Amino acid sequence: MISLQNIEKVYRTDTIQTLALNNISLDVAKGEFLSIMGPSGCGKSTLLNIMGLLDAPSKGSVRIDSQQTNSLGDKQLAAFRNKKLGFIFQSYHLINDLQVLDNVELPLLYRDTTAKQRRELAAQALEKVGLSNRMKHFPTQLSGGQRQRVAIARAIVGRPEIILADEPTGNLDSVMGNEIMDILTGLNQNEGTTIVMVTHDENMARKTHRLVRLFDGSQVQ
Ligand SMILES: Nc1ncnc2c1ncn2[C@@H]1O[C@H](COP(=O)(O)OP(=O)(O)OP(=O)(O)O)[C@@H](O)[C@H]1O
Repeated sequence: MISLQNIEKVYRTDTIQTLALNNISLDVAKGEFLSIMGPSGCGKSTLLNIMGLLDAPSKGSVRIDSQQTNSLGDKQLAAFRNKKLGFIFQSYHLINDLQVLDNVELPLLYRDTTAKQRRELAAQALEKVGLSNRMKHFPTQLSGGQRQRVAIARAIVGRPEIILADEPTGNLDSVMGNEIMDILTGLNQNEGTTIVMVTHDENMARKTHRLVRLFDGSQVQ
Protein backbone atom coordinates (compact mmCIF):
# COMPACT_ATOMS: atom_id res chain seq x y z
CA MET A 1 0.00 0.00 0.00
CA ILE A 2 2.81 2.40 0.96
CA SER A 3 6.34 1.75 -0.25
CA LEU A 4 9.27 3.91 0.76
CA GLN A 5 12.54 3.26 -1.06
CA ASN A 6 15.89 4.58 0.19
CA ILE A 7 14.45 7.72 1.73
CA GLU A 8 16.89 10.40 2.80
CA LYS A 9 15.88 13.77 4.25
CA VAL A 10 18.36 16.55 4.83
CA TYR A 11 17.32 19.86 6.43
CA ARG A 12 19.66 22.74 5.69
CA THR A 13 19.78 26.06 7.49
CA ASP A 14 22.53 28.72 7.10
CA THR A 15 24.72 27.17 9.76
CA ILE A 16 23.74 23.55 10.11
CA GLN A 17 22.79 20.54 8.06
CA THR A 18 20.68 17.78 9.69
CA LEU A 19 20.33 14.31 8.27
CA ALA A 20 16.80 13.67 9.60
CA LEU A 21 16.29 10.38 7.72
CA ASN A 22 19.11 8.15 6.57
CA ASN A 23 18.27 5.63 3.85
CA ILE A 24 14.91 4.34 5.11
CA SER A 25 13.13 1.64 3.12
CA LEU A 26 9.77 0.55 4.48
CA ASP A 27 6.67 -1.18 3.14
CA VAL A 28 3.28 -0.86 4.80
CA ALA A 29 0.77 -3.51 3.72
CA LYS A 30 -2.88 -2.83 2.99
CA GLY A 31 -4.87 -3.23 6.22
CA GLU A 32 -1.79 -3.03 8.44
CA PHE A 33 -1.68 -1.00 11.68
CA LEU A 34 1.94 0.08 12.12
CA SER A 35 3.48 2.13 14.90
CA ILE A 36 6.69 4.16 14.79
CA MET A 37 8.67 4.86 17.96
CA GLY A 38 12.01 6.41 18.87
CA PRO A 39 13.57 9.22 20.92
CA SER A 40 12.80 12.88 20.37
CA GLY A 41 14.38 14.21 17.19
CA CYS A 42 15.00 10.78 15.61
CA GLY A 43 12.89 11.61 12.54
CA LYS A 44 9.45 10.14 13.29
CA SER A 45 7.39 13.17 12.24
CA THR A 46 9.60 13.72 9.21
CA LEU A 47 8.98 10.13 8.12
CA LEU A 48 5.22 10.44 8.64
CA ASN A 49 5.11 13.73 6.70
CA ILE A 50 6.99 12.15 3.81
CA MET A 51 4.62 9.14 3.82
CA GLY A 52 1.70 11.58 3.82
CA LEU A 53 3.13 13.59 0.91
CA LEU A 54 3.23 16.71 3.09
CA ASP A 55 6.99 16.91 2.62
CA ALA A 56 9.28 15.67 -0.14
CA PRO A 57 12.34 13.49 0.53
CA SER A 58 15.80 14.76 -0.45
CA LYS A 59 16.43 11.35 -2.05
CA GLY A 60 14.41 8.19 -2.60
CA SER A 61 10.87 7.43 -3.71
CA VAL A 62 7.39 7.14 -2.21
CA ARG A 63 4.83 4.89 -3.86
CA ILE A 64 1.21 4.70 -2.68
CA ASP A 65 -0.72 1.88 -4.33
CA SER A 66 0.51 1.93 -7.90
CA GLN A 67 1.20 5.68 -7.90
CA GLN A 68 4.83 6.81 -7.92
CA THR A 69 4.36 10.15 -6.22
CA ASN A 70 7.65 11.77 -7.33
CA SER A 71 6.18 12.48 -10.71
CA LEU A 72 3.12 14.36 -9.40
CA GLY A 73 2.89 18.17 -9.48
CA ASP A 74 1.65 20.18 -6.50
CA LYS A 75 -1.99 20.23 -7.58
CA GLN A 76 -2.09 16.52 -8.39
CA LEU A 77 -0.34 15.81 -5.10
CA ALA A 78 -2.95 17.77 -3.13
CA ALA A 79 -5.81 15.97 -4.88
CA PHE A 80 -4.19 12.56 -4.35
CA ARG A 81 -3.57 13.35 -0.66
CA ASN A 82 -7.14 14.53 -0.16
CA LYS A 83 -8.57 11.35 -1.65
CA LYS A 84 -6.25 8.72 -0.18
CA LEU A 85 -5.06 10.00 3.16
CA GLY A 86 -6.49 11.19 6.47
CA PHE A 87 -4.31 12.95 9.06
CA ILE A 88 -4.52 13.13 12.84
CA PHE A 89 -2.15 15.29 14.91
CA GLN A 90 -1.23 15.45 18.59
CA SER A 91 -2.64 18.97 18.97
CA TYR A 92 -5.84 18.22 16.98
CA HIS A 93 -5.43 21.10 14.45
CA LEU A 94 -9.11 22.01 14.60
CA ILE A 95 -10.37 25.44 13.61
CA ASN A 96 -11.71 26.99 16.81
CA ASP A 97 -14.02 29.49 15.03
CA LEU A 98 -15.91 26.70 13.29
CA GLN A 99 -18.48 24.42 14.86
CA VAL A 100 -17.64 20.72 15.13
CA LEU A 101 -19.76 19.77 12.11
CA ASP A 102 -18.10 22.43 9.94
CA ASN A 103 -14.64 21.27 11.01
CA VAL A 104 -15.47 17.72 9.98
CA GLU A 105 -16.85 18.85 6.61
CA LEU A 106 -13.61 20.63 5.65
CA PRO A 107 -11.89 17.86 3.64
CA LEU A 108 -15.05 17.47 1.54
CA LEU A 109 -14.92 21.08 0.34
CA TYR A 110 -12.18 20.03 -2.08
CA ARG A 111 -14.37 17.31 -3.53
CA ASP A 112 -17.31 17.31 -5.83
CA THR A 113 -20.05 17.23 -3.16
CA THR A 114 -23.22 19.19 -2.42
CA ALA A 115 -23.75 20.99 0.89
CA LYS A 116 -26.38 18.41 1.82
CA GLN A 117 -24.02 15.48 1.11
CA ARG A 118 -21.31 17.15 3.16
CA ARG A 119 -23.67 17.55 6.14
CA GLU A 120 -24.74 13.91 5.92
CA LEU A 121 -21.23 12.49 5.60
CA ALA A 122 -19.91 14.68 8.43
CA ALA A 123 -22.83 13.66 10.68
CA GLN A 124 -22.09 9.98 9.91
CA ALA A 125 -18.41 10.41 10.72
CA LEU A 126 -19.29 12.10 14.03
CA GLU A 127 -21.65 9.27 14.86
CA LYS A 128 -18.80 6.77 14.35
CA VAL A 129 -16.70 8.54 16.99
CA GLY A 130 -19.65 8.91 19.37
CA LEU A 131 -20.05 12.69 19.09
CA SER A 132 -23.45 13.10 17.42
CA ASN A 133 -24.56 15.20 20.38
CA ARG A 134 -21.73 17.74 20.00
CA MET A 135 -22.18 18.83 16.36
CA LYS A 136 -23.05 22.43 17.16
CA HIS A 137 -20.37 22.89 19.79
CA PHE A 138 -17.14 24.76 19.17
CA PRO A 139 -13.85 22.88 19.73
CA THR A 140 -13.00 25.01 22.79
CA GLN A 141 -16.18 23.70 24.47
CA LEU A 142 -14.88 20.12 24.29
CA SER A 143 -12.43 18.01 26.30
CA GLY A 144 -9.10 16.96 24.77
CA GLY A 145 -10.38 13.45 24.08
CA GLN A 146 -13.52 14.84 22.42
CA ARG A 147 -11.42 17.21 20.29
CA GLN A 148 -9.28 14.32 19.15
CA ARG A 149 -12.45 12.39 18.26
CA VAL A 150 -13.57 15.35 16.14
CA ALA A 151 -10.15 15.27 14.46
CA ILE A 152 -10.63 11.55 13.76
CA ALA A 153 -14.08 12.24 12.29
CA ARG A 154 -12.49 14.87 10.03
CA ALA A 155 -9.76 12.39 9.03
CA ILE A 156 -12.26 9.66 8.10
CA VAL A 157 -15.05 11.75 6.55
CA GLY A 158 -13.66 11.31 3.02
CA ARG A 159 -13.26 7.55 3.58
CA PRO A 160 -9.49 7.50 3.09
CA GLU A 161 -7.76 4.13 2.75
CA ILE A 162 -4.85 5.32 4.88
CA ILE A 163 -4.73 7.23 8.18
CA LEU A 164 -1.50 8.80 9.38
CA ALA A 165 -1.54 9.75 13.04
CA ASP A 166 1.25 11.74 14.73
CA GLU A 167 1.09 11.05 18.48
CA PRO A 168 -2.72 11.01 18.53
CA THR A 169 -2.81 10.19 22.25
CA GLY A 170 0.15 12.38 23.24
CA ASN A 171 -1.91 15.10 24.95
CA LEU A 172 -4.42 12.77 26.57
CA ASP A 173 -4.62 10.90 29.86
CA SER A 174 -4.62 7.12 29.68
CA VAL A 175 -8.43 6.75 29.77
CA MET A 176 -8.97 9.15 26.87
CA GLY A 177 -5.89 7.76 25.11
CA ASN A 178 -7.34 4.26 25.28
CA GLU A 179 -10.65 5.53 23.86
CA ILE A 180 -8.81 7.00 20.88
CA MET A 181 -6.86 3.76 20.40
CA ASP A 182 -10.13 1.78 20.48
CA ILE A 183 -11.56 3.98 17.71
CA LEU A 184 -8.42 3.58 15.57
CA THR A 185 -8.34 -0.18 16.17
CA GLY A 186 -12.03 -0.39 15.19
CA LEU A 187 -11.38 1.51 11.95
CA ASN A 188 -8.50 -0.82 11.16
CA GLN A 189 -10.39 -4.03 11.97
CA ASN A 190 -13.87 -3.19 10.71
CA GLU A 191 -13.16 -0.96 7.73
CA GLY A 192 -9.72 -2.25 6.76
CA THR A 193 -8.16 1.21 7.06
CA THR A 194 -4.37 1.11 6.90
CA ILE A 195 -2.96 3.11 9.85
CA VAL A 196 0.53 4.41 10.57
CA MET A 197 0.89 5.95 14.02
CA VAL A 198 3.81 7.73 15.68
CA THR A 199 3.77 7.24 19.44
CA HIS A 200 5.93 7.60 22.55
CA ASP A 201 3.77 5.11 24.41
CA GLU A 202 4.84 1.44 24.43
CA ASN A 203 1.34 0.42 25.61
CA MET A 204 -0.27 1.99 22.55
CA ALA A 205 2.38 0.53 20.22
CA ARG A 206 1.71 -2.93 21.63
CA LYS A 207 -1.87 -2.72 20.39
CA THR A 208 -0.71 -2.39 16.77
CA HIS A 209 0.43 -5.10 14.37
CA ARG A 210 4.04 -4.02 13.95
CA LEU A 211 6.51 -1.61 15.49
CA VAL A 212 9.26 0.23 13.65
CA ARG A 213 11.93 1.91 15.78
CA LEU A 214 14.02 4.83 14.59
CA PHE A 215 17.25 6.14 16.06
CA ASP A 216 19.09 9.15 14.64
CA GLY A 217 17.24 8.91 11.34
CA SER A 218 17.88 5.20 10.81
CA GLN A 219 15.60 2.24 11.26
CA VAL A 220 16.87 0.03 14.10
CA GLN A 221 13.95 -2.43 14.30
N1 LIG B 1 12.04 22.28 9.19
C1 LIG B 1 13.17 21.83 9.74
N2 LIG B 1 14.33 22.51 9.57
C2 LIG B 1 15.49 22.06 10.11
N3 LIG B 1 15.60 20.94 10.86
C3 LIG B 1 14.47 20.22 11.06
C4 LIG B 1 13.21 20.64 10.53
N4 LIG B 1 12.26 19.72 10.91
C5 LIG B 1 12.91 18.80 11.63
N5 LIG B 1 14.23 19.08 11.74
C6 LIG B 1 15.26 18.27 12.42
O1 LIG B 1 15.18 16.93 11.92
C7 LIG B 1 15.32 15.98 12.97
C8 LIG B 1 14.09 15.06 13.01
O2 LIG B 1 12.94 15.83 13.45
P1 LIG B 1 11.50 15.17 13.67
O3 LIG B 1 10.55 16.26 14.01
O4 LIG B 1 11.18 14.32 12.50
O5 LIG B 1 11.76 14.24 14.93
P2 LIG B 1 10.72 13.44 15.86
O6 LIG B 1 11.31 12.08 16.04
O7 LIG B 1 9.36 13.51 15.29
O8 LIG B 1 10.81 14.26 17.22
P3 LIG B 1 9.72 14.47 18.43
O9 LIG B 1 9.49 13.11 19.03
O10 LIG B 1 10.45 15.39 19.36
O11 LIG B 1 8.50 15.08 17.81
C9 LIG B 1 15.55 16.78 14.25
O12 LIG B 1 16.94 16.84 14.50
C10 LIG B 1 15.00 18.15 13.92
O13 LIG B 1 15.68 19.15 14.64
